[in-house]
Amino acid sequence: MHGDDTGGVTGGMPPAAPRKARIDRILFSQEAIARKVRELAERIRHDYGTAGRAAPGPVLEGAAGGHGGLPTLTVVGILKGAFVFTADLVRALGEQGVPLQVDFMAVSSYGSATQTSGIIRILKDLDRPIRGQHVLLIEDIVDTGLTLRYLREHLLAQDPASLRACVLLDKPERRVVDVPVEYVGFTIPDEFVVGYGIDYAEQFRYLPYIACVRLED
Ligand SMILES: O=P(O)(O)OC[C@H]1O[C@H](OP(=O)(O)OP(=O)(O)O)[C@H](O)[C@@H]1O
Ligand code: HPA
Ligand SMILES: [Mg+2]
Repeated sequence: MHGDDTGGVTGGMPPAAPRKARIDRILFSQEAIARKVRELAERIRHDYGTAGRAAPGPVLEGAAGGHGGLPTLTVVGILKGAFVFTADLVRALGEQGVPLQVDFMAVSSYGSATQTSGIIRILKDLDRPIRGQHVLLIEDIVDTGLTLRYLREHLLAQDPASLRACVLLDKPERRVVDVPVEYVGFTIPDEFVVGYGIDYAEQFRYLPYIACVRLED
């Protein structure tokens, strides 16, 4: 379960110091994550490779610069949480022969809390237009769904040829808005997780595994 800390993001109060946190238990090892990343890359390669021939799938007409029957994907990694996942997934896609280019957005809504502020701030937008491109959005986690819904709307408004989301972790018990997720790595219980790019109050992003944290009083 999530704690009730707000990390000082409510009202006009100055930010409170984050609570002390420690690793409780490992959910997914480095090896399990690596296997999942390869599996996701294979599924993505398969789906985009067959999409021109078999429905349903993204519409590939007008694919920007594709080769070998595959469209060029514009992979949009969402910073900061998805920086490690994006780095691993693009290399796995490259090994599968998927042509791609990479861009990033940075958004934030949690600050130092374990509850979303509900206000999604774009800290960095795309560097290049995505109109007419096949966009694959990469997220570390979908929790309430607010961030992913916001991002989907933001990207769809720019008229891409197709848009799909690939999310490493899905926490369905916490969802407050319905949002499509085409590729999910692991479904997880209602626990606050860290590691593999994911933080609590900017801590633990460097861990090679994914773990639950316990907040101390
Ligand atoms: O489904 P939601 O409830 O919206 O939560 C998911 C989002 O929250 C985290 O980002 P955060 O705002 O903590 O920023 P960060 O990626 O920089 O850590 C995470 O990386 C997702 O982007
Ligand atoms: O479980 C989580 N851990 C870290 N950041 C998050 N943002 C949404 N859910 C989480
Ligand atoms: Mg965070």
